[in-house]
Order: sequence, then C-alpha cells, then structure tokens
Amino acid sequence: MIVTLTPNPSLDRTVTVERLTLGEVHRVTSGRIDPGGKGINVSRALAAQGGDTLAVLPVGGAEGGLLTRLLDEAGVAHRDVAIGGTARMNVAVVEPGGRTTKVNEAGPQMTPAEVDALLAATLDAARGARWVVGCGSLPPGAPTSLYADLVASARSLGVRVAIDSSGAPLPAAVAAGPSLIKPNHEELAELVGHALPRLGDVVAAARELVAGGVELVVVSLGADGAVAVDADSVCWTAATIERPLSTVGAGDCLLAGVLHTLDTGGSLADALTTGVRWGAAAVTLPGSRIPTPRDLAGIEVAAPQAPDAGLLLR
Ligand SMILES: Nc1ncnc2c1ncn2[C@@H]1O[C@H](COP(=O)(O)OP(=O)(O)O)[C@@H](O)[C@H]1O
Ligand SMILES: O=P(O)(O)OC[C@H]1O[C@](O)(COP(=O)(O)O)[C@@H](O)[C@@H]1O
Repeated sequence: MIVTLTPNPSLDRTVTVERLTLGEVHRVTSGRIDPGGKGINVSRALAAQGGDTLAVLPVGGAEGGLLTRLLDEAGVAHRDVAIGGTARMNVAVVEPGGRTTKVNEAGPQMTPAEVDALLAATLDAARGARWVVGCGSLPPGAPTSLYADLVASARSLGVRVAIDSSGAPLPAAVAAGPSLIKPNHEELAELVGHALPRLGDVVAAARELVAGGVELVVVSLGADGAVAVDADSVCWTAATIERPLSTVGAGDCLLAGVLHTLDTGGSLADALTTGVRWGAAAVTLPGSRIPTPRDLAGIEVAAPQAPDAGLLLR
C-alpha cells in the first residue's frame, strides 16, 4: 500500500487556446477539470494501474466537495481531513505543441489544529503501509517543517518516506533523511544552489544528496528522461514523445511508476524504466489526465544505461 499526503490539493482546470498572448481575450478550444495536487496525482496514477493506494487530503468548501467527488469517480480511495478553508483551483493554459502556462493559487489558510489533524491522519493511514509520499507545495499556515516531521514520524513507524516538493520545505525534508526524493532539474539546482547544465552535473548533485543521507534520488529531466542515484548505482533512461500534449502531472506519474515498481519488489533500473514510461505516457494526454494501461502501450523506453556525463540538458 502506498499512502500519499497532499497538504495543498487543487482542482486542476486545463484550457487549450490557439496562442497565449498577454493582455488579450482568448477563446478556449477545449477544457477539462481534474482532481489535482501532486500526491493526489500519484494516487490517481497508481489506482489507474491497479495499485493499492490511499490519498490523504484536507477538504473544505464547495471546491473540496467537487474534488472528493472527482476522486470517487476516478476510483481513488481517500481519507479526508475537514478544514474551514476552501480547496484551491489551479489553471493550466495549453497551446498546440504542448507549451503550458500554469497559474497556481496559494491554497487555503490552515490552522495549527488542522495541520496536526492532517499529519495524524496520514500517520494513522501509514501504519502497515510500505511507503508514505508527501507531495507538492504547502498551504498558508502549514509549517515549513511539515515534510521533515512526516519523515521523522513515519520512520519511527518503519514506513519508508518519499518527498516531492520545492522551495523551503524541500531542504528541510532532505535534512531529515527521507528514503526517496524526486526533484526535477530546476528543483535540484535550487536545492544544491548552482546551475546543472549537463547530465554529469545532475548526477554529481544527486550523489551529494545521497552522501548527505537521502537513500535514493530520482531526478526528472523532462524530454531528457530521468536519472536515479543511490549509494550503489546510477542509471538513466528516456522516452521519445513526438507530439507532447501536456506536461502537467508528468513528474507525479514518474514518481508513481517508480514507487509502484519498488513496492512490488522491482530493481532500481526497472523502477526507473516504469517511471519514465508512465511520465512519458502522461505527456501524450491532455490536461492532467492520468495514463491507463492502454495509454502505456506503444511508449518505447530506452534500456537504462550509465549516464552520458557530457550531455547538455534541454
Ligand atoms: N517532452 C517529453 N518527452 C518525453 N518524456 C517526457 C517529456 N516531458 C516529460 N517527460 C517524462 O515525464 C517525466 C517527468 O517530467 P518532468 O517535466 O521532468 O517533471 P515535473 O513535472 O516534475 O517537472 C520525465 O522524467 C519524462 O519521463
Ligand atoms: O503544489 P504545487 O507545487 O502548487 O503544484 C500543484 C500542481 O501540480 C500538479 O500536481 C502537477 O504537477 P506538475 O505541474 O509539476 O506537473 C497539479 O495537479 C497541481 O495543479
């Protein structure tokens, strides 16, 4: 069982326009709404592939009601923690060719009691689970240490913790020694404090984090695939997608694929291959639609290999 915690879930509204021009009125050619937030997307991706998962989230307001209804419709088991605020709505504007502009709300103000209840519900759900995954930004009112606290508390229950976040909560969580982190290229550069133009720079930065106490670092690199680094090995792979439709949620699908494979006893190379397959399949789908087994068919992933250190990343 993989438990996900999404402290700041969202309704993801995706609209497609011919061309985005600042200051202009745009006519939408297609639109959709999906339950969102990074942990929720991880649970959606796992559930879509028959995985055993439970999403823990704060729920408030009319938007929160719609969010849980959409999760029910998608067959995603969830544990709701009632809050006084209202779930946020994030907008993604997609242009033909896949360029995506995102506008994310900050999220509802949470009280200290609501934050405590959310963490307690997550730890309660995590008892007996193999993995607990903390993902995404934190809403106003949540302490920067929320994911670090999750790492420490889940570890004392014997549960492995994966973290996918950004900004100040990420270094705080890293200092607590999680089992896995999944930064993208930009997040990793911010974490180590310098630019990482080549694949070799990414591997060196990931090794630095492993030496500092993170068991496994999986770095997603968009069209350049993903690289996985632990104390014993490093591997890299990628998939070619001719016509990407929307990259929203691709990193979440990658993480779901990696965890699903590790959870079912697969090797690191298999986990990375599955993750890249799920992430690449996600970019072939509109909005933050999640790949089904049928969407994975036909996605060719290169055999994992030692990274080409000199490769200049896109
Ligand atoms: N243009 C693309 N072509 C092929 N695969 C892609 C593309 N964009 C993303 N992916 C796949 O999705 C994964 C996650 O994408 P990425 O953009 O790095 O993550 P995030 O959404 O966290 O920023 C990548 O590791 C890769 O497997
Ligand atoms: O919590 P954050 O960082 O604001 O991100 C939330 C957004 O991220 C998503 O999980 C998608 O992730 P990406 O945009 O990184 O692919 C959306 O569902 C959601 O709108």
